[in-house]
Amino acid sequence: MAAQIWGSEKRARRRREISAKIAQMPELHDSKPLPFMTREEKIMESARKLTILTEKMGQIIDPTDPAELYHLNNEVLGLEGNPMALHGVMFIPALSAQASDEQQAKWLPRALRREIIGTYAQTELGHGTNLQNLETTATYDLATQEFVLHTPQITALKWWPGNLGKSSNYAVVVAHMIIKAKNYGPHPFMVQLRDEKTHEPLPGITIGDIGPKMAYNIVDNGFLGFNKYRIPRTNLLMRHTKVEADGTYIKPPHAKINYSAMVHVRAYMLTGQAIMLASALNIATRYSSVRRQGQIDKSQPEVKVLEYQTQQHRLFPSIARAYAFQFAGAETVKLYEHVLKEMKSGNVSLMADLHALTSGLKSVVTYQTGEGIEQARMACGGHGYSMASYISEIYGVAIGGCTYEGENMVMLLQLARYLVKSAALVKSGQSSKLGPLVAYLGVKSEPTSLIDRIPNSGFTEYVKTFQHVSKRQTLKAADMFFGLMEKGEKREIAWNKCSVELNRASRLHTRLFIVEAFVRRVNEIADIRIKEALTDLLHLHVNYELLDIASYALEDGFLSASQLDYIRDQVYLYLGKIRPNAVSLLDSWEFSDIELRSVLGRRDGNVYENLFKWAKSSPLNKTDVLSSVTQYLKPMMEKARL
Ligand SMILES: CC/C=C\C/C=C\C/C=C\C/C=C\C/C=C\C/C=C\C=C\C(=O)SCCNC(=O)CCNC(=O)[C@H](O)C(C)(C)COP(=O)(O)OP(=O)(O)OC[C@H]1O[C@@H](n2cnc3c(N)ncnc32)[C@H](O)[C@@H]1OP(=O)(O)O
Ligand SMILES: Cc1cc2nc3c(=O)[nH]c(=O)nc-3n(C[C@H](O)[C@H](O)[C@H](O)COP(=O)(O)OP(=O)(O)OC[C@H]3O[C@@H](n4cnc5c(N)ncnc54)[C@H](O)[C@@H]3O)c2cc1C
Repeated sequence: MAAQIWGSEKRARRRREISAKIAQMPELHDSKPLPFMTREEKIMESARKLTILTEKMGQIIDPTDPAELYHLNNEVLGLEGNPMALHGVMFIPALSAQASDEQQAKWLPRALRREIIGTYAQTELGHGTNLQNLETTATYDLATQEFVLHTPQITALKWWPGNLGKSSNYAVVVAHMIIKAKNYGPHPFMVQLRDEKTHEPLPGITIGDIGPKMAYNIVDNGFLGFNKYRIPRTNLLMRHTKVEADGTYIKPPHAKINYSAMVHVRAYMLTGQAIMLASALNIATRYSSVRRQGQIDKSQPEVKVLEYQTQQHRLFPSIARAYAFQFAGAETVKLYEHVLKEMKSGNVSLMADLHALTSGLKSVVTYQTGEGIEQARMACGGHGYSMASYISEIYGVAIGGCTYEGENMVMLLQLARYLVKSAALVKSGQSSKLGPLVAYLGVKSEPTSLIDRIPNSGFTEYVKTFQHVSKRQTLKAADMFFGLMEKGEKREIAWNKCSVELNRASRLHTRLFIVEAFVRRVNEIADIRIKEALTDLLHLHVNYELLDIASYALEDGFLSASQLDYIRDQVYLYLGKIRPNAVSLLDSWEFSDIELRSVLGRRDGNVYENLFKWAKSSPLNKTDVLSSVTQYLKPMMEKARL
């Protein structure tokens, strides 16, 4: 199963080897539990481990393999971030995709050797979503052949970029490029922010940390202002766009090609989210198989809480989602790598498809991951609320994904643009022009679902039902939009009036893709035992998801009330079937205790001993009487007694 999750036997074995090596290297372990550290201590601890890793990485992993790097990162540095999180996730990808060969030769080796630390500075205090209204300017000075970066007002301060505040000395900065008074829109520039020797901010740069956040606090998300700060012309990233010395602008082959670093993260973050969901579920499911509370049969002893159907219903559909996201994420990364290769050689024809797909997936996966993690926390009762479970930290980090790399509603609306265009093709009889991801929009569906009528139909009838509801909602939302425009409404106004319905279409389309990715994967599996276990999970997935969106299929009678009962019964049937495999389905992800950082979810299952030991190690328990008591509470009580 681990091979299925991580992509191959070799990958699963390498993960085990890496975890085993790290277990033998105490210098790479947290020196005390992270929840007992202040933010400053955590940042210091993370930097300590990061520098040891830089020295010893080659002994542990193949540093050129992103999957090994990611695993090493999760084990040693953890999900709260590190001083170079953005360096790997966005700075290097941005340089790789957007810098010319010559620029790459100059900067990439230095970045890879970690001579310099970089980030991606795009979002501003006043604007994150609407990139056309960013306010930072890069004005070309023909006389000196330099760009002058400037922050015209407070809302133009860069705000949020990870590791910008304190760690990075370079950044890819996105600014509106102005040449001879003409604004060419947002473009990426390589900018040095700090002196390489002293790490002091360079003159003309105002920079700092934006303060503590809901989670992810090891990362110094920062602010940045420029006061007429000059950089050479050749610091504009010039793989796709060029500016000649005389100010001549050579436009890129696709208007949005400069957005590729965002698409990179959207594609890669899906498996990151799956890992966070599976981690939280691993903790909750292990705990649920240890925790005994109440009886189902009063004549019997107390049961493990995992025996309760409500507990299973709370956890198991999310286990299925974690697998589904991992499989859909792996497919998306493959597609991304393919499109990136094509883009580098000038073929940009697949960019729109990839943008639509990653926009939808990023939104649905992050939202459902958040839901699943929060349910996992609640499934642990009181102990879930303790930082000993670590689930609240996992939640805080994962839920950030709903916002970063494009706010979810906004990204769903991006996919909706693509769906509406596809609907227009269907309506004008041009279905043959539909791309493979939306080809189903042009296929006539049966009048009713055959879900409970064709025994052994595999998952075909389910997929058809998801296709039906997605198609119907897309065409309905598109009709609503076109209808408003026909009535004379301006395009943007009509769009806004339909946007809730449009986003519903985007979610249904994306959920269909996730189901299909799961089906594709299960169909490929040769090992009969693995196939059987994953088929059960897939049964739960399709039935649970369909029930969740059933109103769309009931509206037009595609599903009947009796079919809904059938689907519901299937959910209960598969909850029971999955119960014996539940812990194994999560243990198969092979998270080490070091990586999980959860006292509640350790592999040994000694929940109560571990919790008591952890509580005793709390800094508050170093003394029996705290100074807050001697200084304030004791005098107050004494005064009251007088
Ligand atoms: C095995 C594993 C190995 C490694 C793992 C590695 C990494 C793990 C990954 C993640 C790690 C986990 C945690 C990371 C932790 C923290 C976060 C880190 C970083 C966060 C960074 C950021 O947040 S950076 C800032 C991100 N900002 C945004 O996303 C802004 C969102 N806004 C936009 O993208 C745009 O403004 C917009 C798309 C909403 C609109 O753009 P605009 O220019 O205004 O365009 P429109 O007029 O609306 O549209 C015009 C047409 O252009 C099309 N379009 C838009 N974008 C694209 C695109 N990217 N590609 C192709 N086409 C695009 C759009 O659809 C329109 O098309 P039409 O045909 O309809 O006209
Ligand atoms: C943990 C974290 C890490 C980050 N890291 C980075 C980084 O490294 N680099 C970087 O540059 N940025 C980073 N960001 C910033 C992030 O990319 C933005 O916050 C994000 O893109 C959302 O933009 P915003 O904050 O402007 O939200 P807003 O756009 O102001 O969103 C507020 C509300 O308005 C709605 N809304 C906005 N526009 C529309 C629209 N057109 N239609 C409908 N509804 C709309 C949204 O749906 C949302 O409900 C990070 C953010 C976080 C939380």
